[in-house]
Amino acid sequence: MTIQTSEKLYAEALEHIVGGVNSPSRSYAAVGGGAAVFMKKGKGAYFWDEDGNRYIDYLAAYGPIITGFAHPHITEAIKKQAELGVLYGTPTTLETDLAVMLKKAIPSLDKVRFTNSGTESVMTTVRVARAFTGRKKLLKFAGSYHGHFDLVLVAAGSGPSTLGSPDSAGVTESTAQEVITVPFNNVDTLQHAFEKWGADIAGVLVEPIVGNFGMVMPQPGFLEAINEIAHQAGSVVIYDEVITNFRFMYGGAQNYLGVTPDLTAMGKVIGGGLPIGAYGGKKEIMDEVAPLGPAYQAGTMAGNPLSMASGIACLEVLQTPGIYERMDRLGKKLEDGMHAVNEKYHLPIAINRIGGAMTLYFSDHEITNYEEAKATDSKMFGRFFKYMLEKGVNLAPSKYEAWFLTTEHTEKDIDETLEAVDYAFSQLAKS
Ligand SMILES: Cc1ncc(COP(=O)(O)O)c(C=O)c1O
Ligand SMILES: N[C@H](C=O)CCC(=O)O
Repeated sequence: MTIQTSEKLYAEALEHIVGGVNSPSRSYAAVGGGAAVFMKKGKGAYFWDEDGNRYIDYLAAYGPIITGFAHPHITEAIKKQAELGVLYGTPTTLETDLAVMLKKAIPSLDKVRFTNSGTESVMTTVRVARAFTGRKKLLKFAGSYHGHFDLVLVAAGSGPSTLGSPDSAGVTESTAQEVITVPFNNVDTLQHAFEKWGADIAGVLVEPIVGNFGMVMPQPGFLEAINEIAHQAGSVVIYDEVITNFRFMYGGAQNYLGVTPDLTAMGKVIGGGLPIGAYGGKKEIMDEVAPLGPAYQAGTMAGNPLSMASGIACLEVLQTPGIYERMDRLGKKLEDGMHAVNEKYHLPIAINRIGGAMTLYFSDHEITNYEEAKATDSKMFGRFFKYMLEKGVNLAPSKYEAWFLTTEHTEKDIDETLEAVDYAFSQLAKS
């Protein structure tokens, strides 16, 4: 496989775009460097690069593309809406329709608001929690990623950790002091933090199933303990479901796990691949938001008709019976297949999988928190990534990101992926 055109295009992009990419996670800095592959078109579970190479894709654009590329139902909805105008700056029925769909699927949402990104959604939930409680501090978990606003770029996973800057430059000391960071899956530390700062904590922000130091499940009772401890102290519990909404079932991780937050931030899948974010929750808290209340949040593009139409179409596809069971079955085939391949090579691997989302870590330990994820073998992952790419399988260029199956992956794709894994593992086992 040659990627000469990508190399040329990447060199050109470097001249004009910072780092050649519009989101740092897309660079190959953490996987040995080199030109990021330029994609030209996608269909179903595949995309093709500018040199004409075909890849089986598990990046799914970092999560939104759960129905595969250019899904006919979503494409049709986008085309139809584009012909009617892409932005009006007035309410539309599409916004109410999508809000109703979200509310029906996720019962903790009394009211919702649309934004343009997951970042905006999470940022606003924190503001609203502060407005509701009259408190300042936010408690979050080490290695989780909640977007790129200042308050959460402290001990941030995903891209910031991948590129070695979990505490971003440019975040002021006073902002960083408003954040308390504790390890995921550790009730004692959470309890201690509340004993010390409980009266100042406006909210606890948590990915109910982590997706940003790989996929990590909460241990039994952990989310329940968060609710109990936070509510006892009068703090708001905020779930960041930007990755997890509609990922494992038609609903959120909160439905999947049977736990209920006060506020939820959403994004990715609910826009069917177009820019979107949303947040919602208990009526008495959401009524803090302008124009009803004093907490301001706005957006010229918020609730834009194209994203709404695309999101509605995506959720319609996800209502197809058996669709999540199929992703789970294929995910299991991939997980089991990797372990079976590794019986030949005995590499230190650990796989965390929930339904169609999984992470392969190079580690001989189970991964339950950020420190453990950080300690996994980055160099080995970097080499694995490149071998897989060489064999036509595209993953995120970071050991902290998830692999996402889509509704379009097939048994044959999994078999082909496992052949690539066999090749990659055989190379890794040589040195
Ligand atoms: C859990 C989580 N929250 C928030 C965000 C930010 O979303 P966006 O990139 O749409 O701003 C992301 C991903 O980027 C995420 O994974
Ligand atoms: N893991 C991040 C979000 O889920 C990756 C998105 C990005 O940084 O571009």
